[in-house]
Amino acid sequence: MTVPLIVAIDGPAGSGKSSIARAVARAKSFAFLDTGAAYRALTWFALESGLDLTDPDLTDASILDLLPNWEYVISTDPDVELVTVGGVDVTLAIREPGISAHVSRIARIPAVRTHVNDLFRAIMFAVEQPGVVAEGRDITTVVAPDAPVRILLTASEEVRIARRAGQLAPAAAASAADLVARDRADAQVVDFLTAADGVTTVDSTELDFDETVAAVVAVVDAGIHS
Ligand SMILES: Nc1ncnc2c1ncn2[C@@H]1O[C@H](COP(=O)(O)OP(=O)(O)O)[C@@H](O)[C@H]1O
Ligand SMILES: Nc1ccn([C@@H]2O[C@H](COP(=O)(O)OP(=O)(O)O)[C@@H](O)[C@H]2O)c(=O)n1
Repeated sequence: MTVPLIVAIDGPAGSGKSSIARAVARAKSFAFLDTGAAYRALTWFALESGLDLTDPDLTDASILDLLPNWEYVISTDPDVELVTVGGVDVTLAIREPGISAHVSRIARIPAVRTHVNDLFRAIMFAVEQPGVVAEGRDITTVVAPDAPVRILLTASEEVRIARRAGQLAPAAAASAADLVARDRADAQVVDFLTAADGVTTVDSTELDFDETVAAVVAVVDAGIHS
């Protein structure tokens, strides 16, 4: 078994991580791993299981109890967007604002992070392609700190809110600004706002989609050939 080349991409909400990383994976014929989908899918499962994630008395243990029954599967084909939990297709459901609003409660639990990080590494090392583009908040620092290519994808807050609003149904577009509060909560757990040593920053504020993909591909190619 050959070890795939890992391209690690982190960044705040709405910076373009999943869409850009997916396009880069396609361009390089690599696999693609959206790690945020796991936190979202566990949040979906917790709500489906009847947990009240707004309850201040809810214990971390009651969330950890769910893990043995959380049957999570994600496609790593950049052309197939599919996430299932226990065989149920949750691909669209996990993008709803009702999931985004609660996901930080789940993501702040250290034992949850350890569990999903082990899962991410297993998924990455099992891909058949020569490489895998993995994106999230702590891929460059915790999940794959030794990856040969590590990128922090950023964009101004204003641009990120506008891009997220464009993705949501009109009735939900106002909730795009919620990403600021989510970033604040998430940043208390992992630092994805500043580039760690050896991590290349790509700021897409002034770049359109294709220009951003080209900028990231250039960093990937430089990393592969260095
Ligand atoms: N450089 C860019 N220019 C214009 N739109 C972009 C750019 N990068 C990403 N987008 C768009 O912004 C939205 C948010 O991107 P997404 O990949 O969901 O971000 P993230 O995964 O970081 O939350 C998507 O609709 C995406 O197509
Ligand atoms: N590597 C990661 C990826 C996501 N997450 C958590 O999962 C949530 C959803 O991640 P996401 O990447 O789908 O979110 P967006 O940036 O796409 O809005 C984040 O708000 C974090 O709470 C994390 O903690 N670590």
